[in-house]
Amino acid sequence: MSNFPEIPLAVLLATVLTTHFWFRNFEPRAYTPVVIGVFICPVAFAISLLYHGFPPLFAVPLSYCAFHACLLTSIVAYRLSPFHPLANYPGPWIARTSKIWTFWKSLDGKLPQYYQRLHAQYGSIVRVGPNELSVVDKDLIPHIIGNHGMPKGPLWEGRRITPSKDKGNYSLIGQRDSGRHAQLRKAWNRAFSAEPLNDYAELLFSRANELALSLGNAGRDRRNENVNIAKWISFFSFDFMCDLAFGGGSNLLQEGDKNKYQENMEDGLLLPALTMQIPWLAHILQLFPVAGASTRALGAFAVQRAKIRSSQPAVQKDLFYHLVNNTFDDEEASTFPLIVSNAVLAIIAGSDTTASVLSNAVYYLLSNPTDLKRLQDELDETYSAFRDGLIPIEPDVLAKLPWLNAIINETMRLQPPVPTGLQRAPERGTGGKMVGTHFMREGTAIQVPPYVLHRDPRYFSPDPEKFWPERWVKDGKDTNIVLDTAAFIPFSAGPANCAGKQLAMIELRYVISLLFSRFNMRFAEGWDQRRWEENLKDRFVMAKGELMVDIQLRKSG
Ligand code: HEM
Repeated sequence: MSNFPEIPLAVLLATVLTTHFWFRNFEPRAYTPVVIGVFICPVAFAISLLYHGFPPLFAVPLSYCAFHACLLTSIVAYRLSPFHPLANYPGPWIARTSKIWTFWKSLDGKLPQYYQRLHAQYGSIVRVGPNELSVVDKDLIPHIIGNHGMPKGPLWEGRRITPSKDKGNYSLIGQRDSGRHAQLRKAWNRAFSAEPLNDYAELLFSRANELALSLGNAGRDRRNENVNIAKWISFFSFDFMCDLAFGGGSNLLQEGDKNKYQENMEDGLLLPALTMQIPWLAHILQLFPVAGASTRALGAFAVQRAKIRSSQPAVQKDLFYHLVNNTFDDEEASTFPLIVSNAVLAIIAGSDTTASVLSNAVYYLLSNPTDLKRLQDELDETYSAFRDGLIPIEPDVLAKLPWLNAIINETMRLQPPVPTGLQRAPERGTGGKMVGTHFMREGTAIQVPPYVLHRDPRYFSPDPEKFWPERWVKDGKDTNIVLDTAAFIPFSAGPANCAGKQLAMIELRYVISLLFSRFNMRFAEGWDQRRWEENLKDRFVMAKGELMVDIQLRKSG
């Protein structure tokens, strides 16, 4: 064996390059290529070694080790090389090698802050993965997520941990085919038009008032002087979304989370938030029933509720009623899985997002007492007759209150509930797409992180990092203030923007008005308020910690 035989080396090189060519620019997404790549390709090298007289105990391990070492080197070298299509975009070299890097960086939930640092260092377009760019340029937004944009990106495949019987065919939010997405979206748009919104407002009125009563009781209970208001808000938003989706079925505000529904939903956030960075990992996890146990538990609850709901006539016109009556224009579709899938979507998409804005608004208002006083003055002026009662639900009146809306906008500017997850990719089979002057070939993913965009001094100044609602009321009246609403995208934009935006705005305005017209709050004594922002974690939507407040009914004026 003075000379290592040339033929086995040639076989090794050929199999490595062929495998790499196959995987080129793509993280593998299905089982077959992984099995072939990992287990079958090295066999050719092993056979050629055996043929040249190498003993099996040497040839087999060597072929596997050599094959994988060479394949890895080849992939990394290509991704770092000037021949890669994204070679000219700046970014940390390690992120170019594999998405394992952003997987790692997202473990602590502080990916938005990491992306912000990257953009500060590298500019508006940063390569954050071998085949992924992060963009914070408002002129490119319409070409990425807007009306001239692209369908959803590969992260949605990575978020599906539990194998879905319908192969995700009914899921609106994870639908990557733009034609199918548009078809599903029609029913959602009709289910959130003016008339259904009035029906939902009635559901909101009774749940929000239950929240106010629960907080009043908790505040009066001297044994329990301080209240974790974030928990109560999460209970409320979960109950309300169940009312919306199934006409009821959850009573966390009265009974607490004894069945762990809300806890399961929170726990279920972590895994998909990690696997969405590496979609092929989700494919592997789908093989293990224990993975995604929390998500399955929520799914089981949804199926049970949908069964009950579909066997009963509608007491109130909920989302279920409107979706069934609008149908999905799909004769093939069977109603039941479609309803389950969309009801779960409403609960997941609608409860954590609004809870996060509501809790953040409470946090920012308690941190800025002058802004809080101004809000209470505005509310007192509008609802003097209801000073310590339950204010009526009048969406049109609340939509016109400048300070209330400034508070909500400023909260969502600093803490968008979906801080980094807006990802798109060129439609499959098209070869690629022009994004402004940039050609994005198929296989490239592009994301627009609202957290970074909303804190960009080119679009929001002065003090883009500061909670300063004034910027929204002075906009247009003071030339020193930059406020570019084209860069304000808490609800995303374009054909796949938030389907529940109108309802969310009605909910945010009403609940904030109700809470602050009825209660005086301050941070609980001795509670370190810095903990709130520290505990906010990007899990696609925001995961939250405790928000401890001392809460008292306001005295009649
Ligand atoms: C403050 C509250 C909310 C915020 C900030 C918010 C934000 C978002 C964002 C950023 C997206 C992602 C769109 C994309 O991928 O580009 C989204 C999607 C979605 N949201 Fe919301 N959301 C909120 C509340 C709600 C509510 C209350 C509902 C319904 C009950 C809802 C239903 C949906 C649905 C169905 C989608 C998928 C839309 C599609 O793919 O076409 N959201 N939301």
